[in-house]
Amino acid sequence: MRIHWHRRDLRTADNRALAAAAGDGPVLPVFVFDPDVLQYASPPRVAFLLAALDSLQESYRERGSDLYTAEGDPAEVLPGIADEHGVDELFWNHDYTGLSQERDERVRAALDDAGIAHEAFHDALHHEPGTITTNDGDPYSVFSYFGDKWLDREKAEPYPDPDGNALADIDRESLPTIHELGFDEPSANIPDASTEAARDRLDTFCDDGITEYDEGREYPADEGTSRLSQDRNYGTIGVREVTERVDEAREAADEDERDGIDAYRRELAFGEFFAHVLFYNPELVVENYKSYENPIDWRDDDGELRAWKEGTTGYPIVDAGMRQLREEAYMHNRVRMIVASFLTKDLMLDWREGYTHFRERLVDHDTANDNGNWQWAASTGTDAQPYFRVFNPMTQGEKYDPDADYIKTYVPELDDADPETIHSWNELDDEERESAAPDYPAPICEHGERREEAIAMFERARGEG
Ligand SMILES: Cc1cc2nc3c(=O)[nH]c(=O)nc-3n(C[C@H](O)[C@H](O)[C@H](O)COP(=O)(O)OP(=O)(O)OC[C@H]3O[C@@H](n4cnc5c(N)ncnc54)[C@H](O)[C@@H]3O)c2cc1C
Repeated sequence: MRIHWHRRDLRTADNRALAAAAGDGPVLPVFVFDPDVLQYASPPRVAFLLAALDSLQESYRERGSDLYTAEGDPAEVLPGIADEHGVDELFWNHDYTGLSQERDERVRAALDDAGIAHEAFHDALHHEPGTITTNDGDPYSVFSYFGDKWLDREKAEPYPDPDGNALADIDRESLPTIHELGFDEPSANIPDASTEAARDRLDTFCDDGITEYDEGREYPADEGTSRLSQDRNYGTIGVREVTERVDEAREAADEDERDGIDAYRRELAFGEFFAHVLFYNPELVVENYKSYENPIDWRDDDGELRAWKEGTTGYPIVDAGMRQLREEAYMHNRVRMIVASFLTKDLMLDWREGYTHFRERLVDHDTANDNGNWQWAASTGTDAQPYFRVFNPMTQGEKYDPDADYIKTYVPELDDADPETIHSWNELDDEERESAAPDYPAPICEHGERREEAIAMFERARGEG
């Protein structure tokens, strides 16, 4: 008997380690609720995890098997399950964060002690760390070169979904509830979590959206993106299956439409780039990638941090984004960039405050992508936004949400205001604001002044101030 240990691969289809284990089954599928991982979790992600596990369990049950779940340190729990079921080999797919790598090291040692064989597979990325490097063999710190190589490489086909004959004949009880795991129900609406739901999202996007992705992805009021990030992060769908479907759409598209599809493929590469960066630099979870001569003198301002979190800064696009995050545990990418720039450059608050808030709120939080993007916005990351390039939240709002549809969806206080008023909110006097939208706050800071101060803050860090 073999165990397949599910972690961030909550599916049976296109699952490399599971397919390998099933090649010489029977396979006992296992998931372990690990307190070390759960301490960094949050209600939206635990809710999504439990729903995805429920669907995974159901798909095993339909094949006459079940999902074996346990709670505790995997290094202790897994050898026990293996012993109980006469398992001689354990399979899993790699995870690339520092925390996972340390845990896997301990699990390997425990299995070695117990005389149980084990094998780990690269599954979550098309191209694992170490396979896309500079000509000298070093990891890339600039995305564009990495992206070109990533796009040129051949991609593997999806792995087969095991049938019931390859699975252990077991019968288990139901999953724990979110409260039993120590979390409250999320206040945000969470997307459906299953391989079917992920496939539906992928189909919808490939049938309608992907060919205009290069433009459409920038406008938060439009449904121009795939909404697959939580599925990629929890593995409810495999990367090869996504690429196969995207390639089909590309085959059917004409020359112009392929630009949109290629832009999407490049974003997939971007996600893998950040996974490589974190793999080689696990300390980035808490430390800057880019070193400055002096420490960056981030401000400390609880009131402004609270206004940012609550979406009451008086900058409409920022507030809309922060409220979308609260209501949906999600935020559009363009708006994530705007709110991250606002926190780090207008409010001059440490990117770690923003990263932690996103980690607690996003259903699609992924250490590598969250951290890589926050450090990009804060001018501390790989290939980061130069410190002197500061997004203007008003012109960003006007350009990417010209009719203020996105803003009005999340900021009802501005419902009766026209787009021009909304996009010049920072230039109005108190009386004009009072008459246009009496319940919406005045800006908490002046963008032009803060931009100068932020540049000066970075120049001091560079030893130039
Ligand atoms: C400050 C900030 C924090 C972010 N935190 C996360 C996070 O925790 N988890 C996460 O998955 N993404 C994060 N992103 C990246 C991006 O915003 C989301 O992946 C995207 O909005 C998810 O929606 P989607 O699946 O519809 O995206 P789509 O536009 O359909 O993108 C498809 C896929 O491409 C990848 N991708 C897209 N944009 C980016 C990007 N900017 N960087 C890296 N990969 C990208 C993702 O894997 C995504 O699922 C963050 C971006 C910023 C600016």
